[in-house]
Amino acid sequence: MALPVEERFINNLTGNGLFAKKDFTVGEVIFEERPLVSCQFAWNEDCGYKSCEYCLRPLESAQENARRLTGLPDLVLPFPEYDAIDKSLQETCDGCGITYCSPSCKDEAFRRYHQTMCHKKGQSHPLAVIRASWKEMHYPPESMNVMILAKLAAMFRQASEEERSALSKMLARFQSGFASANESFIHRMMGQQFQAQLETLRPLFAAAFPEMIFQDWWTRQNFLSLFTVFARNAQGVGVSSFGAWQYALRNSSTFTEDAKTFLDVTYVAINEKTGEEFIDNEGSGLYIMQRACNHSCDPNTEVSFLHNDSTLSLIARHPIKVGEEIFISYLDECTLKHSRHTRRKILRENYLFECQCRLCSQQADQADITSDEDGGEDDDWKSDDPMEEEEA
Ligand SMILES: C[S@@+](CC[C@H](N)C(=O)[O-])C[C@H]1O[C@@H](n2cnc3c(N)ncnc32)[C@H](O)[C@@H]1O
Repeated sequence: MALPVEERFINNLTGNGLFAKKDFTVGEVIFEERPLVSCQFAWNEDCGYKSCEYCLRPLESAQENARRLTGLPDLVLPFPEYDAIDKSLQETCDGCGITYCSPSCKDEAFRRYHQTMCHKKGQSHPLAVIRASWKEMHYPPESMNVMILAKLAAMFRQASEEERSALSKMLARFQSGFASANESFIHRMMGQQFQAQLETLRPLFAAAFPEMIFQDWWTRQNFLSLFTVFARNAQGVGVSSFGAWQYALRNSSTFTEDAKTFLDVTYVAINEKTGEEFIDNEGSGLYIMQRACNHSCDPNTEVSFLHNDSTLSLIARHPIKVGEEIFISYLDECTLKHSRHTRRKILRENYLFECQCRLCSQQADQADITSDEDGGEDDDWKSDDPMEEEEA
């Protein structure tokens, strides 16, 4: 089936972008795609958020999820028919006990990477060492899990010659436009602490994947480049069995005043017990089509996980005309409401670029340099962007 979008070169500053090949109405699904690779965040997993190791679908029933989040062990969710989690399909790996939401996820994971990654918790294994080391250096809120790189390497090890060449080509697409960026620029963007962390992880990866096929992966420059792939392209994934249950309920004819009151009370209990952080099962993934979408602080689309797994759905949030560029936001809804200065600072620090979007251009004369959301702190990073110099 022909794709309703196409990737095109824009300019040397922004690189490529994704463009609509037809009109889209608000709420329309523009495309859906599975990730090349995805992984649950390490702290999220260790805090008891159970996800299918392959597709990230939650493994808890909506009721179990709500009981854990509220801390109410006897909570009974009404309308169990809206709970989409089918526990009868779940299977565990005989080797390590990791759980999958279905036999097909288990088989696919084993075929693609799990043969390499399978080890029992607590067992001394090179990948367990990497994970533990990562957890020590990367606390919530998490934006990545280094095990996604381990998964990628495991996929590369288990792939046939032909699959390996296809994988290398796909990786090159994630690296395009950045391969030529000079190392000092990347280091400056990533900060001192991150460089030290990379140098801790690099020999651990080299020990875990010592074969000749990886000889180029673990050089200082290439390891940095691999990390840059994740920094630039990783898409956050958030799924929840309670969230999917309440969404189905809200959109049903049974969503009465009583059901609304029940949800309100349950959310108050969740906020009291769990707080705002970590309500969802969280992770990140690399997506080949989504990776071509540039950021806008006023995006015309949004990423959603309608299937409650790592399948990404891109949804129009404004009407889009054929030929228009498709933008997503790399920032969450809350951060989008912040000042231009704050948004750009976050994009610079986390995604390594100076935002050139239309909203930032329109707000170029905004005077808010250190707004409240910045905590009143000015970073010592010096911008190369003339628009930013005007602000200072
Ligand atoms: C996920 S990639 C998007 C596709 C990319 N333009 C390409 O050619 O591969 C993210 C990178 O695109 C560029 N980019 C995305 N949004 C941008 C924006 N609003 N302003 C400037 N550059 C942007 C930055 O280089 C960023 O690191």
